[in-house]
Amino acid sequence: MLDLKFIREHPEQVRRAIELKNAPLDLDQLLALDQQVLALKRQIEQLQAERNANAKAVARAQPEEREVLVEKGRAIGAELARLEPRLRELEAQLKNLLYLTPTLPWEGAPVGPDDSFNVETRVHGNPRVFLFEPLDHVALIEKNGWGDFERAAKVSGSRSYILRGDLMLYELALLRFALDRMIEAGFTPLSVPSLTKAEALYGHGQFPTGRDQVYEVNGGEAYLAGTAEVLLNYLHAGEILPEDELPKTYCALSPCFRSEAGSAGKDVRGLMRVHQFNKVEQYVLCRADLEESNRWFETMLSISEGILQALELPYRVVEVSTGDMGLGKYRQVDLEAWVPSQNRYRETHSCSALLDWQARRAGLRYRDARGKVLHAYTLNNTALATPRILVMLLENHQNEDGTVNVPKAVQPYFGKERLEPNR
Ligand SMILES: Nc1ncnc2c1ncn2[C@@H]1O[C@H](COS(=O)(=O)NC(=O)[C@@H](N)CO)[C@@H](O)[C@H]1O
Repeated sequence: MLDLKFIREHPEQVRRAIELKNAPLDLDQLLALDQQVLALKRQIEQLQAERNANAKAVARAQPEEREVLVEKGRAIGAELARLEPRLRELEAQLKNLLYLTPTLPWEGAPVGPDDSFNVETRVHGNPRVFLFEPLDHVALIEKNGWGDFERAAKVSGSRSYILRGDLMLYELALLRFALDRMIEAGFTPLSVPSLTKAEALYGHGQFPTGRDQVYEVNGGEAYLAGTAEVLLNYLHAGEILPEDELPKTYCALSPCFRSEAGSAGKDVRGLMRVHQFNKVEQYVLCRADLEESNRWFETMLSISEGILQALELPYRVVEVSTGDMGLGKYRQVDLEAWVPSQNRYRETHSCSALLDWQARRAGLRYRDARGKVLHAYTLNNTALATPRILVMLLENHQNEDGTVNVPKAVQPYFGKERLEPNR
């Protein structure tokens, strides 16, 4: 969310951001509400001053005038008792509108309402030319006994999966490989819960607009996070960090849960889009400095590109449009790896910089060298998400006999050069 002071002073910039991101926000309503809150605050402060002055007058009063002053004090108290709940109600309404204020995207973001305006900026590697008819990932899994979609549906419902034998071990090998890449880059590895709180989801930005994507537990007692980013982003909520403790650089492996509401009919077969998946997440909390944020953005993106290169997958880099990146993003770049059976690239990584949009929501602050307290900047990116990446790995690295080669970088983690059929 944006700084109210900034909104008051630069309404035209906020209006531009609302337009670029198609934000569900009426800025005039927010500004009017802000004025109402300010006026009511002044009125309450005025009454509190009168009540204090009146209390002093009562203490000094002659007996015959006391009663009148006491009555006056009671009347002021009654008026305050009426106005203070009203102020809290208006402030809650204002906060709900502030949650919808969008970050102004960087000037290089393609302007457009959806992902059809995303722009391919770089391509790495070339799609393989097969000398035999390749199988898609579901056929490879069924041919080799590497999983069981039917029984997964029986035990878990739609958009679920069971991996068996070599493929199950391959998923674990890939996640550890990705974690090691993050640790080599200096990120602190954490395991974090997936069970989270509404405050963390508001702090992240998933609430209020993306609430329908989140599974609720026990009527809202807890929620299942769609990404470790939600937990990592709330770790330091409410704290004031010393500047010399920044940047915080975390990587976390966690199960991720998504209802995929609105994705009916999309990727319904196999491993591409499931309700529960695993992800190694990259997260940075740094000083409120655009240069530093941009450097972290490039660093996090290059780590993910390094991972895709180590997995020997053809991929492309995509600059995400203003309408597709979401309310909080300053900049978002996705990596998309080649899927032979679909003859197109599909998203595997998503790298985002949000300036202080999340920090203002979650109360992420630090004290700088001069003692000034500032909201931090946050960034996040995918290091590796399974099982989606298995779609690309199985299909791109398959042999004619249905076995699948393991990229050299992962062989030490998997222990073999190839995935073999499950006996
Ligand atoms: N329903 C899903 N099933 C399988 N994989 C998914 C699903 N949703 C997302 N992913 C994977 O998780 C990656 C990151 O998801 S994201 O929503 O784009 N971005 C985030 O979650 C950020 N925290 C960066 O990781 C995606 O690029 C994709 O590879």
